Amino acid sequence: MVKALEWVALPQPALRLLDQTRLPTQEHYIDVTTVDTLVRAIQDLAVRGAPALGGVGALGVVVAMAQGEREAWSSERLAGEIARIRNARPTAVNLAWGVDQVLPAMPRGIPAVLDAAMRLVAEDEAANRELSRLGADWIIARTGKDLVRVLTHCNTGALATTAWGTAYGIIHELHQRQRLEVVHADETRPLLQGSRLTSWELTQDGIPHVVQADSAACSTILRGLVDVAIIGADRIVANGDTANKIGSVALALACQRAQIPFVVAAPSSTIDLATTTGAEIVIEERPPHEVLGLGGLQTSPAGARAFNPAFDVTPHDLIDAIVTERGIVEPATHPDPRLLAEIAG
Ligand SMILES: CSC[C@@H](O)[C@@H](O)C(=O)COP(=O)(O)O
Repeated sequence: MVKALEWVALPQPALRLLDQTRLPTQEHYIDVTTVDTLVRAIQDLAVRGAPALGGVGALGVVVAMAQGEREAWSSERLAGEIARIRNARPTAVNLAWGVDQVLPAMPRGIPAVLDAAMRLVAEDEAANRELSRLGADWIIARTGKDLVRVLTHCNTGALATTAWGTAYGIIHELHQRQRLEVVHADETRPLLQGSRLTSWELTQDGIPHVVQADSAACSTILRGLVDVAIIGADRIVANGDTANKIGSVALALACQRAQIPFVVAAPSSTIDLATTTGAEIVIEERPPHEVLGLGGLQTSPAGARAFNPAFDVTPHDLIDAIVTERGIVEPATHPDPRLLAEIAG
């Protein structure tokens, strides 16, 4: 299975990232040894996807500590550099969560922080595999289909996590159980995480799929061409409102109209109980050129302005199931925030 991130000891201790901006045409790796390189990699989406950002946040603290040791930083400088990593992207809660998880180990030095970060990475894979089993069981029971046709958005596979995937993990699990017919993968404008990354992973895993324009997705749902939509999440707040890649809420509305389930899959690390409702989630706005052009070519007229929110918020009453490794809540039918709090622990 492809690895979006790993800690390598040689040729020098580094956080090795698979540069997702170059996929699927090139498999190029970036060995990160400085905070500047890491922040740039996060902001350019060389590494992306909420659970992967959790791993990067945790291992990023090791990168900062090692650089601080080499360059004799003061403790204030080190804290400031760790804060830059923590705040490199605002919407996925996992980035800040990953940093915060390993901070208590800092007084024990780099080996202890590395150890805590590696544990977090291993736990993310285990969580993804468990939520995939639970999600596949739920979807098979709810749809009653022998062979399920799935629509998905953005990329939620091994590339977006530390391993296996979330929404993609459920798709993979259905495929392994021989209960999957086909996947409709949204291309996911403007950065094409669906057509570049999800289609690449589906191809590698031998999973039957078609790539469709984002603007085809609602019609695909209303025409009855899929049985379920499954997406990942960047932040699930206390009432169940969920931020995910721009375009997600349109799918939820179409699923409600078509009366098919809309499923959110995420490890419990994506739950943010400190935020009450989706209205409080900070939505990242990305640079205009991503919308005004394609593949490096400007497609809009000179002087055109852009609106480029990277995420949207799906209200909880449109979500049939939030699937985590600790269990499933059904906000559309049981909108009780205590259920999510129980899962978050
Ligand atoms: C398992 S990944 C879940 C989400 O992080 C994913 O759907 C998504 O929106 C990723 O956005 P990205 O901007 O590519 O980081």
